[in-house]
Amino acid sequence: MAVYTHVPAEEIDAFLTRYDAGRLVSAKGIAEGVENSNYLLETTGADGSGHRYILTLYEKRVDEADLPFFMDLLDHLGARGCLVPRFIADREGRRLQQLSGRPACLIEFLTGISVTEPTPGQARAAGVALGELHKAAQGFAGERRNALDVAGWHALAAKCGGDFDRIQPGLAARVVEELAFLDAHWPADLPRSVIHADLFPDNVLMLGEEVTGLIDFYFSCTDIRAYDLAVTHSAWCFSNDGATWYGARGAAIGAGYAQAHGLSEAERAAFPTLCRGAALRFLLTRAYDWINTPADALVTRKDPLAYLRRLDFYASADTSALLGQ
Ligand SMILES: Nc1ncnc2c1ncn2[C@@H]1O[C@H](COP(=O)(O)OP(=O)(O)O)[C@@H](O)[C@H]1O
Ligand SMILES: N[C@@H](CCOP(=O)(O)O)C(=O)O
Repeated sequence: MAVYTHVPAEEIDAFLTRYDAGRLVSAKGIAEGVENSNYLLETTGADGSGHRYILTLYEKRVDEADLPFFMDLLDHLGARGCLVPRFIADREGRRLQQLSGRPACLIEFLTGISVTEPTPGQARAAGVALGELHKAAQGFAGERRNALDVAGWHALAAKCGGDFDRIQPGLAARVVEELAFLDAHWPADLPRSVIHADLFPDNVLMLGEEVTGLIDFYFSCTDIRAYDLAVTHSAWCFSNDGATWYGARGAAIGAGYAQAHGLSEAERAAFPTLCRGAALRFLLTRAYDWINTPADALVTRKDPLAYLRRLDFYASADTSALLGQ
């Protein structure tokens, strides 16, 4: 469960008076997510016909100074037809507020559900949506360094240090070995752009095989564009525990992305390495959280070993196995 900051309903109701959003009807903490506190709000709506919003209080890894980047990016993408939520401005034009001592925003609610066992058709739709996002991101002037790039992985691995082996004996050595491989092979000259960097199934809202929303841009940054496809691939093409690989989903994501955006020969050639990087990145953040979150905390810790299994798979796969043809 991810509600780190509990906000009394009266406080949310008072907060809403800054907006043309009506009065609070109900506020429910959202269990999904691990980074921020999210509430689903129902209000009477400005015209009395009822409205839903997401209220997000920023915790943990989101730096308040980065919020204008995320807001401008979503404005840019939304204006180009991407189904992304808008940050709502209050009557004085402010989108960033303080609530219960945290930075907070009122955000447009998008319909749809997150799939847990994607069909190839849903995986293809996710690939198309990612390709369209990358096309729409062209011309976006904002830039944000990826704190979780190769240098960031080294820093995170150093913080976990000997604790890796408490998760699984031998994990520390495996991480060192993988970092050395990625240092030596990480591509230097592939096209870069703004990327989502966390397009897991829980960040894609769908109705059937249609994408209705892309959410959770709080890791978005400037990095290798095809790395975003690798992150998406690692999240969509395996069983949750990483033990089973679904080739049809991989081929579908690759085909959808190639149709919507295109993938060059150089990007294809580097794809297995990019996937190894993606797998290590999530292994490291999950391992860090595993080590530093008490086992009885309200938030559900995500299993780092599910990404070690993906890493092992990617270390012995080639592009045609990963993306089909
Ligand atoms: N704009 C939105 N529209 C509808 N649901 C949303 C929206 N934003 C977040 N949610 C819901 O809240 C959950 C957690 O949001 P998310 O941004 O992934 O949180 P976190 O940043 O903590 O990981 C999502 O899985 C989704 O159910
Ligand atoms: N997708 C990451 C964790 C970030 O979670 P999100 O709730 O912000 O999508 C993982 O699965 O490790």
